[in-house]
Amino acid sequence: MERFYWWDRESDLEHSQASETARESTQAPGMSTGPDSGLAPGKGQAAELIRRSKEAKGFAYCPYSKFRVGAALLTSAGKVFTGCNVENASSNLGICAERAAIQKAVSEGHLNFEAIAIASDLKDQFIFPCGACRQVMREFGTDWVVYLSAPDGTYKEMTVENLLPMSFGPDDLKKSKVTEDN
Ligand SMILES: O=c1ccn([C@H]2C[C@H](O)[C@@H](CO)O2)c(=O)[nH]1
Ligand SMILES: [Zn+2]
Repeated sequence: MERFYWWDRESDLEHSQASETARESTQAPGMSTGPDSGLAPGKGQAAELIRRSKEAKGFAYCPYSKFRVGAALLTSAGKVFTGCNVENASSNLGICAERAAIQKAVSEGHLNFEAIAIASDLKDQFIFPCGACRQVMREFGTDWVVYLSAPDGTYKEMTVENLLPMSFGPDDLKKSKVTEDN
């Protein structure tokens, strides 16, 4: 049976970081990277990401909860991936909008993120990500932005660190243990 270890994955990570940096350095502020890209980090980022998250909310598949959520994730390369919640008749198989967006991005080789915007229909309230999504965000760093939006376009800006302080992450797996043989 083929096995994958942490150090295999780490080399993938370094590779991807290097390629994202390379693409970023050739990109002027505000310039998009291709037909599917939205925006580069910088001015107007929050408003545009929130707009994209609301658009994605329109695709929410949520016949059970009737609770629509959309997310728009900005990579360090300036590309935007959107996601919506996708529920299932076998209820615990549903996935949140935030994780849908992250999984789309990772599946296309993007591991470095600047920000994610989240939108819902909650009246006069910001939408907060669930615990599972916070942990999945944290896998890709603690120092990036989460825009929690309300339907009227107002938003609260937080970081992954704010939302999940004192977290467990990839580096913890590399720390020394009392037993080294397992
Ligand atoms: O931040 C959130 C909170 C909830 N949901 C989804 C999960 C489920 O489909 C529905 C109700 O919990 O909303 C998200 O996608 N993101
Ligand atoms: Zn979630």
